[in-house]
Amino acid sequence: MTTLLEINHVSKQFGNDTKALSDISFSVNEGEFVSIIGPSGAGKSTLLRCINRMIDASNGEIIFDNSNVLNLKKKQLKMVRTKIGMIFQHYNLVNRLSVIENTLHGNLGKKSTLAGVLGLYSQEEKEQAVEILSVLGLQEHMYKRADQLSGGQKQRVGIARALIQNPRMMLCDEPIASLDPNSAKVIMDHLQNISSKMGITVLVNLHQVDVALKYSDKIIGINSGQVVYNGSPNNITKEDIQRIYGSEAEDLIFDVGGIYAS
Ligand SMILES: Nc1ncnc2c1ncn2[C@@H]1O[C@H](COP(=O)(O)OP(=O)(O)OP(=O)(O)O)[C@@H](O)[C@H]1O
Repeated sequence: MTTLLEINHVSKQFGNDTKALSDISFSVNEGEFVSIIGPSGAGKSTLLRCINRMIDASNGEIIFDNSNVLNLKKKQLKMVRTKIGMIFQHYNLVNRLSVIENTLHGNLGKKSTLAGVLGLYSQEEKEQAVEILSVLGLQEHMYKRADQLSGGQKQRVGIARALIQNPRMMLCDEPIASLDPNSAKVIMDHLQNISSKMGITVLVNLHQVDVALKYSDKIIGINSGQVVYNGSPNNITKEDIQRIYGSEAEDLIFDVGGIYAS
């Protein structure tokens, strides 16, 4: 198996007081589906945002596809970011634009500012957008404005916008936190296909531990900015859940009881 992402001794300090991440290390293989779980404030979003440098880590190395993203200059960083798709809890779509235009926006990182501003996309890009939207079951909605969609449909547009980049990896920050259970399942099934069928690495922050255990090849458990579990969902024990979630663990164990290793 090829390692695509290596996080080595990464820390992130906000101001003088808040140490959001503390000496985080783990690696992710090509095509792997990895969930980051942990209680509120554990550092999950900060970690994800450090990977594509939406925020800068204070220390450590983040090796993506053999280069340390923390050392990249503006132009190189822009190129690396085209290989990393990002999906957000609140979708981050442009409401007044159509589904297909939002999808094509995923290619803005590869264009000159002028081509981007003028919305100049090739026939090939448009055909690819149509194909991706069809795979995601949005072919009937392509010309609707984004604000006319349900939450689940909006998140599928978020996925389409990331996929059109032809990414090596998708970073998904709480992708199902605003969705009902049925829509959440549709999104998780699509993310699973993206990893298992398309071979794209998926790294996802989740609040729902049962969902993380069901879909992931690997679980990274974080508490107070530190990795306290790194392993298969099949081997996770009640004690591991307690280490990850602290006092919140009891409710979770009740919710998903029976699927832990003994
Ligand atoms: N921009 C910021 N400035 C200062 N502190 C921050 C900033 N962003 C996050 N933090 C702090 O860093 C810590 C980790 O926050 P983070 O949002 O990464 O946690 P999380 O695990 O994603 O939480 P949640 O599940 O609630 O989204 C928290 O103590 C938070 O208050």
